[in-house]
Amino acid sequence: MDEQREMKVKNPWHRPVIILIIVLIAIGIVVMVATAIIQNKPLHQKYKYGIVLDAGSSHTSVFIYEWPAEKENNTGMVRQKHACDVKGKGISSYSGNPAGAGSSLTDCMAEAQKIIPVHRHQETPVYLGATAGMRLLRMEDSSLSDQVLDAVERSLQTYPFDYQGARIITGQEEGAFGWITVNYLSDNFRKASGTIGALDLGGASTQITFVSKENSENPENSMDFRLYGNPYHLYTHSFLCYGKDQVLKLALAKKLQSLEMQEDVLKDACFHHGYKANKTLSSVFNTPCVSEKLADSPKSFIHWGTGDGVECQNAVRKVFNHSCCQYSTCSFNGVYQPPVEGHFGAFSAFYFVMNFLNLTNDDLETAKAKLINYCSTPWEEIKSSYPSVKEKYLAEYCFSGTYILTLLEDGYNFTSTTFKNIEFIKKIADSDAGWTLGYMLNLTNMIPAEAPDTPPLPHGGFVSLMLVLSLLIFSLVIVGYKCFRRPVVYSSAPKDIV
Ligand SMILES: O=c1[nH]cnc2c1ncn2[C@@H]1O[C@H](COP(=O)(O)OP(=O)(O)O)[C@@H](O)[C@H]1O
Ligand SMILES: [Ca+2]
Repeated sequence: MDEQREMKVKNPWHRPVIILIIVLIAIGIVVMVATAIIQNKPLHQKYKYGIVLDAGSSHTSVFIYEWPAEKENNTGMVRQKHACDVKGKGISSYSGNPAGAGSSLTDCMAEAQKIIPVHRHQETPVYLGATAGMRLLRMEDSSLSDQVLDAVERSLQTYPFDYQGARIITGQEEGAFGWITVNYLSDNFRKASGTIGALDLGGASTQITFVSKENSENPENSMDFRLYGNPYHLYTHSFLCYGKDQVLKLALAKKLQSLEMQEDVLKDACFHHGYKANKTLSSVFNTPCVSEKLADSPKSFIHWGTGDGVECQNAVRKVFNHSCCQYSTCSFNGVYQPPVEGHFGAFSAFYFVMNFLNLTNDDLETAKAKLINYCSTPWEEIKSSYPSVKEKYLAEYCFSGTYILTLLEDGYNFTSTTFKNIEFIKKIADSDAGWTLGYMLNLTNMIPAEAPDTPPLPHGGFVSLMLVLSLLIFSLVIVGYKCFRRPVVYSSAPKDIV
């Protein structure tokens, strides 16, 4: 035993060498993870911009959109950076002074110049789309509508942006691009959950658009899109003259033509009791939406509110013609419409009115009952309850609310059950719901027909995987080192054997 001297022999690897190797491995791992993170980190965002002017019948709004420069084709990347309301009325009201339509845009366009970085000005596209107000002006006098468009074009060309044109968009485009906007903002094109329909109410027209399983019975109401690899078969219709301002004229004209007018006083159940205003006949008949003019009538009349919600509903129903339908199903005025399907987003004046009346969360029956109650509130009480609300809007909310509920139920055939599928919305993720975003996405080719190739792992997943793997390798190295380092006991061989 004494000869067999136990001797601890150090691990054949020299200790400092092992430490050096471990340090190098650790440095390697850190460098690997850091490189992966830096390489995959979104670059310092550079934004691009686009401007769309919504030249509506009642007013013009200028929308500025922005998106990360390197992610143009990714869905959900474009957002509204700014919206500016042009002072004054819509461009169609400048038919007597077309130049005024051009100069009305200056304040908002100056704002756009300040908001968009100067080095992006030249490449920023500007589009102007005019809707139903200009469609009506074109019907009345196309040279006047051309003059107004020329004037806004001259004005927009004076800015350092990339002017792309001013035109009257079709009702189909207005409906379809509104549908694209709400579904793009809700990120529905990537989800399996499907899309939502779009309901847009303006002053001079209203649009309904939704994906329908039915085979379209009228090609004018159908639009097909392929977006992010999926086909969409849309039903869409725009009712010219069925925006809330034109429908009010239509309803007043019907009353004026009937026997309800006595001694220049027009009693109107859709206006509050105590409401009394002197109006000219031309303010009602100055539109191509009202076909039959009044003969032998006074130049003005007293518009006298009686505030009866039920009677108002009956009067509003008369603006829908249900007698002629040459298809299997119609909405109204002989227009083909398959049954409504799925959820809907209702925006623009649908939202303004329903939100003011506090009806956005009610079922159809409750909304109707609350509206009847609202309509019966005396005008003086209404005025004192809402001193800051524009008097024109305030006077018309009873009519507008009644029109909206009647349009949805009697016009589009929503039932108490399907009415629950309508959400009244102003914005989605900070961007306004409306046709403008969809219009720009389409014209800048930012909605690809096929889904863009995406890396198999998202950025976060990739970095996490790298970290986990690195930690695993590191632990294995430590474990391995510990195993090697365990002292090995050698017995010194007896000398005689050697
Ligand atoms: O705060 C509000 N309360 C009620 N109605 C509003 C409010 N803001 C805008 N509106 C209405 O929304 C409608 C917008 O229509 P727009 O001018 O877009 O016409 P269009 O789409 O038929 O061309 C107009 O009837 C306007 O009076
Ligand atoms: Ca509009």
